Amino acid sequence: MQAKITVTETWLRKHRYLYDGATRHPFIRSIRDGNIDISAFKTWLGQDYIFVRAFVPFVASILTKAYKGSDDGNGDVEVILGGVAALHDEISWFKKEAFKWGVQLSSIVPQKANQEYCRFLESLISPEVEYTVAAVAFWAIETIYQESFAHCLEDDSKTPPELKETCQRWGNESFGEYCNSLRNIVDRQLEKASDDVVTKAEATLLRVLEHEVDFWNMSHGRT
Ligand SMILES: Cc1ncc(CN)c(N)n1
Repeated sequence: MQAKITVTETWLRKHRYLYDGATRHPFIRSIRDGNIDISAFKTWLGQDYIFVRAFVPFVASILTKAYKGSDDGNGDVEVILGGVAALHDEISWFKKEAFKWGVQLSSIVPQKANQEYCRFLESLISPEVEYTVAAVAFWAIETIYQESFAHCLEDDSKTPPELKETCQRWGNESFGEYCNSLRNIVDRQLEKASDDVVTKAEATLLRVLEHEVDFWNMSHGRT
């Protein structure tokens, strides 16, 4: 018997071009090819720290929605709680890394693409946004980083040794498994969602892809 094609699989096939634009962006390629401009890396580091701080309340809102909205026989809350815990580590890591690279986090001003992405996250926090829709954004946001940085760790990559730890943070296997758990949550929710919610969720995925590309562009100095 053939495995059923999931909704996320259908979307990834349909939007492959945009998806590859987010996961194989020139910024990521420049890390992978070993010719990254370190000032671009530092820009990304400072801006992403601000993004991650805004990401925490967004993930917390999903935790609330999972608690209220899913029957949770499937353990959604635990998976998402694991994500919140990982963000705690991530914030400490940004502080340590910023110190290492001489990036002063307290003086970073969020750039336009970052502000717009954070505003988008805030809009998804609203209780009116369905759990399924917010969870799709969450899955996509985490997975884009996982696939992007895993690409920089492939055998033929020339990633500079001093950036390997950054790539490991999101490109490692266990982060990949976590992203798969999020994808399973999303597919399970989409399976029982109304057409209206599925349509909104797909539009949200596209918005995430656009915001991620804009975020890389900003880091790469292309705004
Ligand atoms: C912009 C962006 N997108 C995704 C992630 C992964 N949490 C991140 N740290 N920053």
